[in-house]
Amino acid sequence: MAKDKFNRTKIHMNVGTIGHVDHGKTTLSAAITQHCAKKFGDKVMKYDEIDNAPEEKARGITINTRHLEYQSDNRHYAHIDCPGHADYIKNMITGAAQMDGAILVVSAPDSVMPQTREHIILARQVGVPNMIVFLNKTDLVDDPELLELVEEEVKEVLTVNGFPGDEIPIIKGSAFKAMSEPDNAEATACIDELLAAMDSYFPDPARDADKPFLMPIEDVFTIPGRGTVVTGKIERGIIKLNEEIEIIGIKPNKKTVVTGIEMFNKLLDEGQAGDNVGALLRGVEKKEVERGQVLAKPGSITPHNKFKGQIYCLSKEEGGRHSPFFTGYRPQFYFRTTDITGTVKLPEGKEMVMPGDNTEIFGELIHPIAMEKGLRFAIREGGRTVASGQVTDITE
Ligand SMILES: Nc1nc2c(ncn2[C@@H]2O[C@H](COP(=O)(O)OP(=O)(O)OP(=O)(O)O)[C@@H](O)[C@H]2O)c(=O)[nH]1
Ligand SMILES: [Mg+2]
Repeated sequence: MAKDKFNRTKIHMNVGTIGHVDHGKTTLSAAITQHCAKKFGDKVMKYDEIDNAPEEKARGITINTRHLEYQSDNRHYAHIDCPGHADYIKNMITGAAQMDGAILVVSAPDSVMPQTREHIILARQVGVPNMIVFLNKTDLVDDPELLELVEEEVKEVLTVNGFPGDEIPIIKGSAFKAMSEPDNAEATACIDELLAAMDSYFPDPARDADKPFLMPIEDVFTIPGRGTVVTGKIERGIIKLNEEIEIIGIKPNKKTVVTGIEMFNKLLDEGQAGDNVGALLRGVEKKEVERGQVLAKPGSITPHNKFKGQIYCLSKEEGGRHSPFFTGYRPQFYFRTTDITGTVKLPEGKEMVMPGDNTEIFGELIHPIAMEKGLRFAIREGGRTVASGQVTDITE
C-alpha cells in the first residue's frame, strides 16, 4: 500500500527573488509557483496577482511584497517577491523580506547591473546566508560565449561581496518561457533545476529550539516567600529547570540559576522557543533585574553599546519624520523590549538622512545591551517609530 505522503510535514524555508529592475523576478516567481502547484495540486498565483501586491502594514511601515507559497519534493517554501527596487531595500532592512536563502535573478542579455550589486551587498549585510543565481532571458542570447562571460561576471561580483561565487549554483533559463508554456517539459526544465538546487544547496534553516537559550525580560515580579520572577517570551533555545543562566545588559552580567519555570500557572520542567514563561531566579532581588535585559545561556551573547547598523527611515507618509537628521541625532533605540537612548553618527560624506532614505549609521547607546550581528531595532521619538534597522556589526 502507498505510504501516506500528504501528511508528511516538510521543512519550512523562507526564500525570495532579488535582482535588478526588469530582470524577471516576478516572472520567475510566477513560473515556480505555477510549476509546483501543478505538481502538488496547490493554488496557482498568476503574474498579475503577484505584481499587484496589496500594501501591508508592519510596525507602522507600509510594506509592498507578495508572499507566495509552493512546495518542492522536500520542502515547503514561503517566497517573497517585491514590486520594485525601493521596496526591496526597505523590506530587507526592516526584516519584512527575511530570507533563509535568496534567488538572485540576472538577465543574461544585460548582465550585472547596479541594483544586482546593491541587492547582493544588502543581502550580505542583513545576513541572508545563501544565494542561488538564476540567469534569466537566455532565449535572447544566442552566443554561448557571451553567456559564459556573464556567468563569470556574476561569480566575481558575488565573491567580491562575500558570497562563495565559485560554489553558488547558476541555473540558466527563460522564466518567461517556463511561465507561458507550463506543459512544455523543455521550457520548465530550468524550474526543476532551480528547485533541485534550492533543495540541495540551501541548508535546512536552524530551528529556533536548537539555538542557545535567550529570553528578553518583559516584566519583573516578587513572589513573597519564593523570590524574583521574570517573565517574557523565549526567543530561542530551551531552558531546563535548575539550569544556569546569565542576566545580560544595562547592568554588569550576573549568573544565576532558574529554579522554577511556569506557563499559564503550570509548572514546567523546561520552556522552549515560543513559550511565554515566568522564570524564578535564585538569589536575585527585584531591583537587580529589569525590562530590557535578557536571560541567556552563559557566554552565548555579550553586552555592547557601539554598533554599525543599516536603517530605513520612514517617509512622512509612513508616519516618519518631516525633516532630515544629522550626525549627533539623539533618539531612542528600541531593542527587543525596551527603549534606550543613543546617539547617531553618519558615515563620512553623508551629510544628512531624509525621511524615506536608507543609510548606514554608527550608533552608541548610553547602556550596553545583549547584542549580536543581525539584531533588529527601531528608532523612536516620543514612542513613535521613525526608522527601522538592523545591527550589521558590533564595534565595541
Ligand atoms: N524574453 C524574455 N523576457 C522575459 C523573461 N523573463 C521576464 N521577461 C520580461 O521582462 C520584463 C520584466 O519582467 P518582470 O518579471 O516583471 O521583472 P522584475 O524583475 O519583476 O521587475 P521589477 O519588479 O520591476 O524589478 C517583462 O516584460 C517580462 O515579460 C525571459 O525569460 N525572456
Ligand atoms: Mg517584479
